[in-house]
Amino acid sequence: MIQLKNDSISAQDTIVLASASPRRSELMGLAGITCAVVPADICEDVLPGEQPAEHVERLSREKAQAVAGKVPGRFFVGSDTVVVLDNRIMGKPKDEAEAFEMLTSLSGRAHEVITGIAVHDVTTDTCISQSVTTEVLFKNLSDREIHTYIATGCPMDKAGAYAIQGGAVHFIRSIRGSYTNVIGLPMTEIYELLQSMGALPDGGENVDR
Ligand SMILES: Cc1cn([C@H]2C[C@H](O)[C@@H](COP(=O)(O)OP(=O)(O)OP(=O)(O)O)O2)c(=O)[nH]c1=O
Repeated sequence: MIQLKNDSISAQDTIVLASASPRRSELMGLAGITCAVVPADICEDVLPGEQPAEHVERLSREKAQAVAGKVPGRFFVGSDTVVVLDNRIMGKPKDEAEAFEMLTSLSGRAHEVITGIAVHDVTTDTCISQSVTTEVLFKNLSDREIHTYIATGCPMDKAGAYAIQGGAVHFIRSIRGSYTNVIGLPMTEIYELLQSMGALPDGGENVDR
């Protein structure tokens, strides 16, 4: 569980996070970004021939736009996370058997976690999106470890059937890239995107040290 700090940054105009993910709203709170939270209900199927980065960017835009204009607010944030192994896109497992199959295939191997982020500004009717990739290396997992983890119920609402911030923390040998990207929202990139669109105050000149 991520502890929220109470040092929120005031947004210039209201930000709405179009998400049902408790992790995403916790990360926004951790970064001090005040936002309303409204889930977006969209179809998350992969289109024929769609590449993983294209897929998560499209879904993040669709999530932002599904909520935009329906509730008060100016900047609507959407996001989508998938796990990619050998060009196979893994979303959330549909049942325990699929969770077992996903975790078995991730065992002992490196994979990518790709998150799409989009911000839709209803005032200017512009939507900017991007994707961020993190490489994750799993240790070898025994069948028993996988069954024990699945029995916790934790894998079922997570892409690739695991949570780096939860019971799978000891499965991870190394990561390269953004940690918050794996949990569902790359915070450096979302913060910069919101700043570039005028949704958050500019931080001033960056200093090379
Ligand atoms: C790989 C990984 C994924 N996840 C989560 C992030 C996302 O919540 C989820 C992927 O599903 P998503 O469809 O991206 O998100 P969601 O359905 O939970 O929420 P919403 O669409 O309403 O925003 O997997 C973790 O929490 N930890 C991890 O280590």
